Amino acid sequence: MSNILDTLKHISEEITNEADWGQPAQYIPELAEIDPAQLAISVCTADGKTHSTGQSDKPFSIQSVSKVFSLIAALGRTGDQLWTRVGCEPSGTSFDSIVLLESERGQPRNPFVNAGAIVTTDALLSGREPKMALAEILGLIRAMAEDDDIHINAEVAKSEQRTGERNKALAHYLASYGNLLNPPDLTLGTYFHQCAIEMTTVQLARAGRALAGLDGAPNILPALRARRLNALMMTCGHYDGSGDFAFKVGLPGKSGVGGGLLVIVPGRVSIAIWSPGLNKYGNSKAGTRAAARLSRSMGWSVF
Ligand SMILES: NC(=O)CC[C@H](N)C(=O)O
Repeated sequence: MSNILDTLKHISEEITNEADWGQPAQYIPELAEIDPAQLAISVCTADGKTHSTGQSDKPFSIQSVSKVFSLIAALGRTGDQLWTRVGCEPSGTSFDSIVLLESERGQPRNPFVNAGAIVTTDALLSGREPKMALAEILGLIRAMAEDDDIHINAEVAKSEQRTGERNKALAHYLASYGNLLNPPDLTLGTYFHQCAIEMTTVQLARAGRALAGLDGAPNILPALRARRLNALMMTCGHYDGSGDFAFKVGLPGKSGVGGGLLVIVPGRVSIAIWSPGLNKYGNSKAGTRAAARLSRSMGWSVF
């Protein structure tokens, strides 16, 4: 097996030379102006070490990567009952699509498209103040990363609250089918704040250790739950780009429009990558290439 740090440096150099970064998310004003020419990678290994390249201590907006953590928290609260409100099938549609919701009578295909994540956050909220649910998600992430220095960027949340008409439409449409238990604005406010959590790649890779089932990871996720989450990340974690990611990378992963990626090699390593330019699916463009090269060079795949 090649040396991890040398491989990370080599991939980072190649990607930087290619300078094919894509554009940051344009629909969230706070993210639109970020310089796309950035790449950070962190890998946590089973021996408790973390290897990194690039600006691995720079916090970035985790956006939809937060959906993994809100799902863990919601399942902890409601158990398998959540699956009566949201499915576990890939959607084949973009992350913010509304088309399937009508024919499927308000039941989102999976918890990683926006409609499914809004239902998941609604289940976690369950009549409480949004700040209680947010404290629960943040507390879970901090415990999984074993790092309390993880926070919500209120400006990013406000920026989405101002401009997130599509998500507002999704929430109200879900409510029309009786699949939101709280007022849409409360659920959405919670959802926008959870998406605005910022983490470094070191913190995100550490938070992924329990999903990878690494020795020494905090004992937070039962093995069966981790296995199911990995299955969902593999089949749905990149929306309509999930097949492409599985084909090229061969690993469970979750992306966010902030350019973050969490990639799990079950039993072996947890990987976090950040590069803010996006591909046509809204997933990190350079980050996806980095994940593909890393899994290939290291022989990491679940197949
Ligand atoms: N794909 C994403 O990261 C989407 C998250 C973003 N907050 C949204 O709801 O649109």
